[in-house]
Amino acid sequence: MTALPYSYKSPLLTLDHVSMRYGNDLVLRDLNAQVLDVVRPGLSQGQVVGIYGRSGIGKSVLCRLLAGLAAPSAGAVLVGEAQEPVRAGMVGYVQQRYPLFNHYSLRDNLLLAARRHHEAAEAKARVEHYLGRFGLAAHAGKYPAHLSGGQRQRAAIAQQLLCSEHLILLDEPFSGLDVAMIDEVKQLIIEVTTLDELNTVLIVSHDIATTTALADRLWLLAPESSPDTGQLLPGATLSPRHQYNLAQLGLAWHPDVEREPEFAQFVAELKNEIRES
Ligand SMILES: Nc1ncnc2c1ncn2[C@@H]1O[C@H](COP(=O)(O)OP(=O)(O)OP(=O)(O)O)[C@@H](O)[C@H]1O
Repeated sequence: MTALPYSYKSPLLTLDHVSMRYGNDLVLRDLNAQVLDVVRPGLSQGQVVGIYGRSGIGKSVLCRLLAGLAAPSAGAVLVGEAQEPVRAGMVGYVQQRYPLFNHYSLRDNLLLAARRHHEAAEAKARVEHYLGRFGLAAHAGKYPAHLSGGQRQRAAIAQQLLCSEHLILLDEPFSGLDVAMIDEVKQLIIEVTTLDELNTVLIVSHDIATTTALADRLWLLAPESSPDTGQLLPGATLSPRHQYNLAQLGLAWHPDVEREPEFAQFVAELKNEIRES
């Protein structure tokens, strides 16, 4: 286990006293967390945050807030170097249902996304760059229905990177993929975080080992007990003890971290924590 040197710069994403309520049902309670721009000596490295929690705890609700698709009942989600309140379109959201248009070719899908931020010539150049970078150039003329699951996943990530502001949210990116495709998507996520424009990737997943191996920070959504009464408080939150800094723990950015005994032990403890939450 080696803790690699790093330091933090400005915040890229802030959850500032975020709560979400539907009628009388408090789903998320007072979430406070931050993703900071990390600086590693001689290296460019984006952030990867793994978001975990039991089924039904509020991960999808949190995703909608992070993506600006719903407004929190209280508090604010702030994004980017300017730390402005998130609006729809600022954070790319790759859902399990891929948002590609079936009647457009892959290239045209990507062009449509890139045109939201760029002039025609610049959009075209960016699309060609991403097609090459993501190994999709040979499939650019195909319609989404004619792509494999892994190719569609790569295309959806490229699409969201082209139209968002360096922050993307991946909802269960490994589900339904075979082992080779999981490796492919893992590699892609590493590439995305080391692209020239340094992206932050948030991954919501039940695949704890795969996601933890990629992440440098983890958030576990869970209920919390009142320090006064010991009774469970309504709604799920991100308590400080459920925000893990893997860089500090010496488990971030190791190429083969899954083979390290400390990693296996950490994942086992984390799974227990999730089970008991
Ligand atoms: N629009 C809504 N109106 C009322 N309740 C909602 C709404 N959206 C979500 N909820 C409730 O919020 C809670 C959290 O749901 P959510 O879908 O975020 O869970 P999850 O953690 O993503 O679960 P899973 O891992 O099973 O996908 C559930 O009790 C759900 O019924």
